Amino acid sequence: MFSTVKDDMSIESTLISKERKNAKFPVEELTNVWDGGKEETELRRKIVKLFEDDPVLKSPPICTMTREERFTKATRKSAYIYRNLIPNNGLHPGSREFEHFSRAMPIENNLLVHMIAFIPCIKSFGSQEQVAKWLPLALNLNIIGAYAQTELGHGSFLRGIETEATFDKKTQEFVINCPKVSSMKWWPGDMGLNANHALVMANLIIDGKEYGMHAFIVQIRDLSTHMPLPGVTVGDIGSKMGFEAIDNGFLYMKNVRIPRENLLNKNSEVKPDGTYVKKASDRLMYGSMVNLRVNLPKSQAIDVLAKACTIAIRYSAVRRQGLLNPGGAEVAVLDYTLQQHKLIPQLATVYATKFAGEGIIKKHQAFLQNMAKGNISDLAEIHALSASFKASVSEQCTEGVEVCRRACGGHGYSQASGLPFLLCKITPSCTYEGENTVLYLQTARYLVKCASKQAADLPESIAFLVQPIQDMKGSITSLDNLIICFKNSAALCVQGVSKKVNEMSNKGLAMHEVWNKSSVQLVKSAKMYVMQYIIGAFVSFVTEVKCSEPIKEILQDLCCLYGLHYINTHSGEFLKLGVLSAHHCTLAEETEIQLLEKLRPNAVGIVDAFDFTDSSMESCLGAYDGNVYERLFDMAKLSPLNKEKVHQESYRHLRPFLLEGRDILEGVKSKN
Ligand SMILES: CCCCCCC/C=C/C(=O)SCCNC(=O)CCNC(=O)[C@H](O)C(C)(C)COP(=O)(O)OP(=O)(O)OC[C@H]1O[C@@H](n2cnc3c(N)ncnc32)[C@H](O)[C@@H]1OP(=O)(O)O
Ligand SMILES: Cc1cc2nc3c(=O)[nH]c(=O)nc-3n(C[C@H](O)[C@H](O)[C@H](O)COP(=O)(O)OP(=O)(O)OC[C@H]3O[C@@H](n4cnc5c(N)ncnc54)[C@H](O)[C@@H]3O)c2cc1C
Repeated sequence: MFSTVKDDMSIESTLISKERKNAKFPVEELTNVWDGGKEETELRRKIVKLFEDDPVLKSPPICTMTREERFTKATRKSAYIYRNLIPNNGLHPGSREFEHFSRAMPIENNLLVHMIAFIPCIKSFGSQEQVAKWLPLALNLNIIGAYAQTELGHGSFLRGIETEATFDKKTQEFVINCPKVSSMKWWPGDMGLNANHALVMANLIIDGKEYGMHAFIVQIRDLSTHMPLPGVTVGDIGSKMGFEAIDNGFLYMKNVRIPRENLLNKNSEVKPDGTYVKKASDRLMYGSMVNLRVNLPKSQAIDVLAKACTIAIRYSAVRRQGLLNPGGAEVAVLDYTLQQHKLIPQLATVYATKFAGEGIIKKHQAFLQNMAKGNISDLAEIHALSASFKASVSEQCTEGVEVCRRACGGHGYSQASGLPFLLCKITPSCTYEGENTVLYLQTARYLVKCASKQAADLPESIAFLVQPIQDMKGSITSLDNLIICFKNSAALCVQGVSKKVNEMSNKGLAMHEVWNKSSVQLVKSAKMYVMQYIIGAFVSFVTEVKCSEPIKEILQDLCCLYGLHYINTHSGEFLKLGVLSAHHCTLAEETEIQLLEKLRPNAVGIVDAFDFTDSSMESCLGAYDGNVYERLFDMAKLSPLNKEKVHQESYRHLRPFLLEGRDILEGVKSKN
């Protein structure tokens, strides 16, 4: 319907090729560092190719589909992936190949909560027999489960959850009830339409006594008809800001009966006579959330920011707007220092959070190994670290994606840029798996407790909080000094707020009031604590990684930039704490600007090194060839609104006025 408009060789393609020629480092080697080795890169590419070449997984661009189409296609693809593609290619969970799974997945898929929450919960909360019964069924999609914890009335405050599981000794069943509208489960992914089971978090009640939140497997739909079972009201909660392919659901249960064996009973059990047996700490009930807070940031936030950076930096390298040199040619917007100041620190964030996150995953794995031997002494530390890490990463990456989107000017607002999709995907990561403020407060609670202890009684990673403040020797811009600066700031923040808490409580103020009045500083302490962890982990990585000099230099520059950018955007905090002087801050700002200039020629190479395929980004601005304008035009042509040359509705509603206009104009014409 539309004629083709094409340039023989677009200037934009030429510009991006030049950028690549100017890069001062081997891009492929940086990709290997990012992936964790050459073999990992090869393996990832193999898996990604397997998925991308599969005709069943092809679908039209998201921005041309309705919600219904997006849900339908995502379900069809996910069913195929989990039942055919994965088992047929030996990509079993736990295998090395499976690690690259999230990068290979189509841009929209579902059944993810089934895989990342329902299945892990069976493993962590189920006894051996329960795991043996439920796990194979879940892995084969014979049962599909949601993680049903949040209710209409309560998400953060889990002690406030209202759904009840009352033990009926006579029938040896639990009776599940949502006593009020506010008790209805609300939000769980995959639950509205696809799931036939749910892992329901409910208050256990035996003989009128409440035992708190426990995990129950509840069947919600019939396995042959997929109809909701008696007593179950289930459906999709409606359109959201993003995740439109996913059926986040509501679930109202009235006298739904499940067998006694459906209480997942690794940590606590109800005997046939109603005796309650506690086998492990109540806190392990929260273990599923720690698991997700440790493992989700990579795929749901860090990779998302990496994609946004790829789009915004490639586009900024080909988008020419205005003059730097009066009388010269128009420049790429990436040549403006201010554009570099928006985008290059986001690259630093991607690297910092990725490598810090790998450290947390290792710590968590060590914790799980100890837990298997009955030792959960590190639980409080891993909870505090993972809570603030999830909060900080989701916050930094969400802010970063919005910066990238706005840095693309008007085109960043177009769905065709791929950026609104990424923003809507990442923004709920600040809410799900624990709302960020609530998580920072959890970390602060732990830190304040630690502040009253001796260094010898604290975990090694926390002891600095109560040790003497360290002196910085030399320039603030050295990596060692950045660590000292952030550690000192975290220690002073925690000590400061602990003092405030103690003083207020010594004056007789009730603890809950003390806590509320100190909460602004408590959150600041948790943020500074996790920042010192991230910087420390990034510096360790950069120091230890084996790579060529040019790559090392880029990583060191990104690491320094990450610390300095944070200092420069929060300089008031560092000055207030007395950790930095005005002179330090001036130097930090100047050094940041120098680093931007130094990294600028490598910016396109650095995003190329993330190695996202064009189809994994669905972005007209971020495609490898830089051919942005032709792609934008081609995408516009696909808009469903352009199917007909004349849209019938616009014709119908506007025609009377147009006819009036025609008569007036023709009257004017004939008068003239
Ligand atoms: C394509 C799809 C991708 C996206 C998928 C998205 C999937 C999303 C899933 C979800 O969102 S699932 C729902 C997630 N919900 C939450 O995370 C709820 C957040 N709330 C909580 O974690 C807790 O209720 C709370 C905020 C910690 C409660 O605070 P409260 O002060 O009431 O604590 P208590 O319950 O009394 O706990 C006391 C004690 O326990 C310690 N603790 C709390 N959480 C944990 C934990 N996770 N692990 C270990 N320990 C924990 C807490 O620090 C207290 O310790 P003490 O200070 O008493 O020693
Ligand atoms: C896309 C998406 C997917 C989800 N998937 C699932 C799922 O699969 N399963 C599931 O069970 N849930 C799921 N959820 C729900 C999610 O876990 C909750 O929304 C989340 O835990 C936050 O709880 P809330 O909505 O009750 O927020 P609230 O706690 O009501 O937060 C509202 C405001 O109150 C503030 N606030 C709350 N408590 C405090 C406090 N103590 N001190 C200071 N401020 C406070 C918060 O900071 C926030 O500003 C999902 C949510 C989304 C958006």
